[in-house]
Amino acid sequence: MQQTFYKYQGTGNDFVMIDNRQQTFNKNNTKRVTELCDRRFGIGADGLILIENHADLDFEMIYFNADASKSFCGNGARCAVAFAKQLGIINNSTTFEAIDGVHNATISNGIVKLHMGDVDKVEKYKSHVFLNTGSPHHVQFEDNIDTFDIKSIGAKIRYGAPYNEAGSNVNFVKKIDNQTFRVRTYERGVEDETLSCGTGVTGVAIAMHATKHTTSNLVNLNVEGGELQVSFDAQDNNAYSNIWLIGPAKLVFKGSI
Ligand SMILES: N[C@@H](CCC[C@H](N)C(=O)O)C(=O)O
Repeated sequence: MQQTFYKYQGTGNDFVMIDNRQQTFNKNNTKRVTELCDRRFGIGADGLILIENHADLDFEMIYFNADASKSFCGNGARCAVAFAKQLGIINNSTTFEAIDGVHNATISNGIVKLHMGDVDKVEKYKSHVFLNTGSPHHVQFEDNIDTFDIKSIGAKIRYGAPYNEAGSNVNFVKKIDNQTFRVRTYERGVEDETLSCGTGVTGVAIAMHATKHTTSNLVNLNVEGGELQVSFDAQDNNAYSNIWLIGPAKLVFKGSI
């Protein structure tokens, strides 16, 4: 049977999107997920997203990495909001469910503002910070960020102790000014650098604030695929709430396979 799909991107993090409200896609078929995400033999994407009906909320987002593993995806969620608007499921604001819980979002002129889950723990080490923003993130400074071999060093950290097989996403950061950071991310589940990672830049913004590299609670993040913003409220106990990820989400093309 032919499957209609849409290709979306959020600052270059790209996704195959499927309207699965009629259950036309078998979500247990992980082989199909990896085939569709394959850049040579399939459509090609960093991940695949299903939009499904939800009993109480506007929709449910089901996210798979390109290797069919599951986690929360910030850029994918922003694209899911744009896709739900295109499908006529929502207007300019929404409440939906994802693997990490319920999210609110607004969309205006192609810019999606997504409410992220609270971060209640920021682990600070000598060389890096670790935190979970819906997905696990290792954050470390890298001065030679433009020439650095993100894929091989990222993979070593992702597969090494203490993360091991379960892994972590790995973000390399260079400070531009008090409110602006350049970020490159190695993504678990894609097992390569992606052009942007929404949960990653959220983690970077909070890590930079927690380690006093920024005093601002609105941070600009320059990634390979464009620009994102993260705002948040810092609590007294190193916890963060009212976290918003802001940036563009665009339809690239529609097809059937
Ligand atoms: N690209 C995503 C993160 C997707 C999940 C991640 N690869 C993981 O497995 O933890 C984003 O925009 O947040």
